[in-house]
Amino acid sequence: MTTIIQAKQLSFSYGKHQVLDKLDLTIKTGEIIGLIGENGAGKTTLLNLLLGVRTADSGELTVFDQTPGSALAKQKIGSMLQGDMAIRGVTVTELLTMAATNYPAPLSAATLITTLDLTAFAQQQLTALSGGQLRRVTFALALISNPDLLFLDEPTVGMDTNAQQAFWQRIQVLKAQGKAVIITSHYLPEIEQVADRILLLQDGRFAFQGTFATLQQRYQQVVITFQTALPGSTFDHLAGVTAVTGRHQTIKISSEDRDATLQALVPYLAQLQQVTINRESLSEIFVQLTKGAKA
Ligand SMILES: Nc1ncnc2c1ncn2[C@@H]1O[C@H](COP(=O)(O)OP(=O)(O)OP(=O)(O)O)[C@@H](O)[C@H]1O
Repeated sequence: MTTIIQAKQLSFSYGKHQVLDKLDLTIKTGEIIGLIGENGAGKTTLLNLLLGVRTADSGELTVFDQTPGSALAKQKIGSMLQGDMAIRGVTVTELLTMAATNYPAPLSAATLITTLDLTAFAQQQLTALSGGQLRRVTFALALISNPDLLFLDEPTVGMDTNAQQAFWQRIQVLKAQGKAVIITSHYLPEIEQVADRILLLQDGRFAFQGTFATLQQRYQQVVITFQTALPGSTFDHLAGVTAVTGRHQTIKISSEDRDATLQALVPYLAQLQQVTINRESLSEIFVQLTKGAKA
């Protein structure tokens, strides 16, 4: 795998507000990176530095061994950022055909329209598209240059379930072709599913960089769920328990010591049904990590 992005000690501030603080980052071909963090954590700012839209205050950053924003780097990057498509008064086909002329080895508009299932609205004006359709066209636009690196900022917002599934399948195809993809999303179940590596941005730093499996191992919490007629308060003080939530007789216990909590539940076993034990999801870990930082 070849290194595509290399950042060392990268810092950036808007005036006195420091957003990124000495970040180190390496991204290689074929990697799908999930970039996560709370609102305002600096995800879009980092993408803007990688695109060369903004310049770091200090540190080193290369993208395809180039300064970000160089002509070569631009050719090799496709991006799908947030915000409205600025171009009006053209159809989907016209837009993609025009965009293709900007690049030396683009994909054809017709191929993308077929592959991404845009045929039904390919002859419509952009202004006549729904939000989800427009998002799918934006994805096609990100791919038209046949880029080696993709930045996708909240890509699936507004897409229906079928479009989302097709989108993630396409991402796997791109990965298999050796492309690298950086995705930001607040919908963490999809990041958990697709990302080879997760970067959690918090207070200007990466609070975590690694696989979801590593994050789960490091974060030893488990969730024990069961049905019972007993009140939730019965379980508040059991060994290892960090949180008890429950509704309609379904109780959910978070535990930082699975064995101790299971042992403590033994006296109640006859009154518990449908017991399941799971490691925490990325969403649950995210909430605890970000809450912990503020405590
Ligand atoms: N042009 C700007 N001028 C001043 N401050 C800005 C500017 N753009 C962003 N910020 C601030 O920088 C911080 C990081 O913003 P950024 O948009 O990178 O966050 P984000 O992680 O992408 O957030 P979200 O998840 O809400 O999209 C925020 O506190 C934001 O208010």
